[in-house]
Amino acid sequence: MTEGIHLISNGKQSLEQFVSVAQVVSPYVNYIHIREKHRTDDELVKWIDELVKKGISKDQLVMNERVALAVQAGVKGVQLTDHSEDVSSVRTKHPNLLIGRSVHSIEEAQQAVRDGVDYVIFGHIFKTNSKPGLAPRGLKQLERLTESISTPVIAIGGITPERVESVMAHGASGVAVMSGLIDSEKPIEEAKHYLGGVRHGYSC
Ligand SMILES: Cc1nc(C(=O)O)sc1CCOP(=O)(O)O
Repeated sequence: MTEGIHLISNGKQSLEQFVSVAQVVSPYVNYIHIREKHRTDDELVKWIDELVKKGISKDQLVMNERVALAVQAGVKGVQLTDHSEDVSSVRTKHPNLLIGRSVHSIEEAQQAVRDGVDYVIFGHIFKTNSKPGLAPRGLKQLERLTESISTPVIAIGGITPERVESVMAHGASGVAVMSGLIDSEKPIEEAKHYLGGVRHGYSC
């Protein structure tokens, strides 16, 4: 089940800061992505250990790009990008690993599907501080993508709780969220708000 809410680390917090958010929102989110591109493998092993120590299951953890580390640590999945190993080679080597691919076009998503991906993350849908100066792809593009593949599409980029229902109405199977949860002063309330939107989206 790849649908639902994916929390993504922002690469700027300390381990302690991220753990404090991840710990409180973990009951409300489906996956927690460790997206810490500048950190060493040793640091990332420490991140996984600390999250697990705080009660987060490895089955909830997704490692960005570092496939060998993900497999060695025994986390649930990897999030691949156009800079990482490709989906087909990871799928061949690790048939049971959950594999997501970040995509920015329909063609890229269709290729990922042919390569055996479990889900794609598509963005950025709305304006976001994480992608300054880049035009958002919008809900129409999201809908075109969700109509062109049957693999789950998770929407990313500027997703606030208020936008979840419309994102789901355009065919998304879930949402990936960075600042909406990480920068929130009340992450538990915010996570519940996201969850309400996702659940309502499913029932529509
Ligand atoms: C990590 C990431 N990837 C994107 C993409 O479009 O591929 S947008 C993004 C950042 C999402 O942050 P926020 O939830 O704060 O808008």
